[in-house]
Amino acid sequence: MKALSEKEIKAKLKEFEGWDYHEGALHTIFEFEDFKEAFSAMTRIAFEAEKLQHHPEWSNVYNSLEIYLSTHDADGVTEKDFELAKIIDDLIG
Ligand SMILES: C[C@H](O)[C@H](O)[C@H]1CNC2=NC(N)=NC(=O)C2=N1
Repeated sequence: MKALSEKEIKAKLKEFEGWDYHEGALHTIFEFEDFKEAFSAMTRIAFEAEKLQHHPEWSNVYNSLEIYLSTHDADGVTEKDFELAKIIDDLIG
């Protein structure tokens, strides 16, 4: 899959609330009630990521979850990253 240009990424990001383009990846931070809610969301995201064979780079501290989406194979952001971002928003939003 082909990496999108920065211009294409910024245009597509207009349809996504709370996501930005940071360090060559789609990036967001979610805050949950507590650790249990954050980890539950991560579990649900993990199953969808596995189905898509596309995986987030993420880190969790207590109730916060920071996510970076990029396509290593393409060395950039692709449609697949936007696909996963949409799935994450639908699961969590
Ligand atoms: C073969 C397998 O599909 C690839 O290694 C996939 C796995 N998951 C992946 N996830 C992400 N985020 N980027 C990739 O380039 C990627 N490659």
